Amino acid sequence: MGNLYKSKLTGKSLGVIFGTFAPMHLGHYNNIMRAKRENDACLVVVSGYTGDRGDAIGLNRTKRFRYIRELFAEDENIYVAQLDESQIKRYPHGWAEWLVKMNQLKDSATEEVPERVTWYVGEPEYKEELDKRTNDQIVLLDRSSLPISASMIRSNPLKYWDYIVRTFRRHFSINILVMGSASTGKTTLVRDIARSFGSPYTDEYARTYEEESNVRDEELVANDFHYIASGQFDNNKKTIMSPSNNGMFFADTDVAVTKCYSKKYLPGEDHEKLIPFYDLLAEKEKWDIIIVIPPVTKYVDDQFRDMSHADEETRQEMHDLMMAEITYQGWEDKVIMLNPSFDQQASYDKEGFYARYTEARKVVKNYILDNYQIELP
Ligand SMILES: NC(=O)c1ccc[n+]([C@@H]2O[C@H](COP(=O)([O-])OP(=O)(O)OC[C@H]3O[C@@H](n4cnc5c(N)ncnc54)[C@H](O)[C@@H]3O)[C@@H](O)[C@H]2O)c1
Repeated sequence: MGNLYKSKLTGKSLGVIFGTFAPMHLGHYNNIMRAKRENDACLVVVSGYTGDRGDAIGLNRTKRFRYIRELFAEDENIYVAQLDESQIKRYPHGWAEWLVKMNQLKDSATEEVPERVTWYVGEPEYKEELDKRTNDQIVLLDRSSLPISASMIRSNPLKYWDYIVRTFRRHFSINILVMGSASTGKTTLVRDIARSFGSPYTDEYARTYEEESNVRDEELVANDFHYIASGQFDNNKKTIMSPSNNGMFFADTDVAVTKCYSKKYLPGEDHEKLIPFYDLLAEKEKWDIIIVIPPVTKYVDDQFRDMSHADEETRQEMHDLMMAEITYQGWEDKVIMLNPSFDQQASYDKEGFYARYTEARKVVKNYILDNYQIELP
C-alpha cells in the first residue's frame, strides 16, 4: 500500500474528523484514534484557506495535508483529504457550502456508502450545526482531558514539543549551523555540543562523498560540488525530520558553505553556473542560530584535508567568503561569533577547545531561554 495512492476506505461505519491542524497535536491524534477504533475506518479532512492561521506561520493547507498524509501513510483505515475553503464564506457563514464539499470528500474516500457516519468534534457549536444539517451521529469530544491546543504550540513549540505529532516537528525545529574554515575543530565541536543536549547532528557530507567517489579535495569538479551541496542539504533535512530531533538540530556545514568552497576552488564560469542551484537550496534552509568559529585556532590536521587549505591566509580567506555569503543570504542577524576569552597560560586547554565548547553551549542555552523561556541543563 502506498502513501500517495491509497485504496478507498471500506466498511459499514465511518468516523469523520476535520480541522485546521496548524499543527496537528496529540489531542487531535487521540481523536483520530478514537474515530478509527469506534468505526471501520476514519476520514481526516484538513480544512483551510489562503491566509488561514496555519498559512500565517508557513504551514499552508497543502503542507498540513501532506504532513498528515505522511503520518498515516501505513494506516489503511485512515484516509486523509483536504478541503479548500478559499472560495467559500468564512466560518461560521459558509456551513452549507462547506458541508457540500465535505460530503463530496466522503464519497470519494469510500468504496461504498457507509451505513453509519459519526463525526467527532471538540466544539459545541460544531455539534449544534452538524446536528441541524445532517442525519449523522455527532460526538462532542472532551477537550479538557488533554489540555493542549494548536495556538499554545504556535506560541511556544519547544515547550510543547512532545505534543506535536512527528511529521509536523520539522517545521518547528530549532536549527543551529556551525560555520568555520577548515580545521578549526568544527566537526568535533558540533558533535560535542549536540550530544550534550541529546540532539541529532550531521557531519560534513563532503568527506563521505570524497571517500565514496574516490576523489580528493583538489580533484573536485563542478559536478562533484553539485552532489556535495545536495547531499549535505539532504542529510540535514533527513536529520531534522528524524524522530531523534528533540527540538534542536546541529549542522556541520550547509549549502552556503559548499558555495564558498565552490567559489574558491572551481573555475569562475563553472561556479557561476551553480549559483542558482546553491541559492535555491539555501533559500529552503532555516537557521535559527549560526555559530561562526573564526580562524584563530592552530591548524588541526584531521588527515583528511589537503594541507594547503589550512594555511593562515587561506583560512582567513575562507572565513571572509563565509561572512560575505552570510550577508548575501541575509542571515547576519543569526550569527554569533565564537571567540571566548580564556587564559592560555593558566590552562591545559591551550587551543581553547574546551572554552569554545562551553561558550557554544552558553550561546544555545541563552537563545532558548530568551526565546522559549526554557532553562536547559
Ligand atoms: N467556512 C465555514 O463556514 C466552515 C464551517 C465549518 C467548518 N469550517 C472549517 O473547519 C475547520 C475547523 O477546524 P478547527 O479550526 O476547529 O481545527 P483545530 O485544528 O483547531 O481542531 C480540530 C478539532 O480538534 C478538536 N480539538 C482541538 N484540540 C483538542 C484537544 N486538546 N483535545 C481534543 N480535541 C481537540 C477541535 O475542537 C476540533 O474539533 C476550520 O478550518 C474551519 O474553517 C468552516
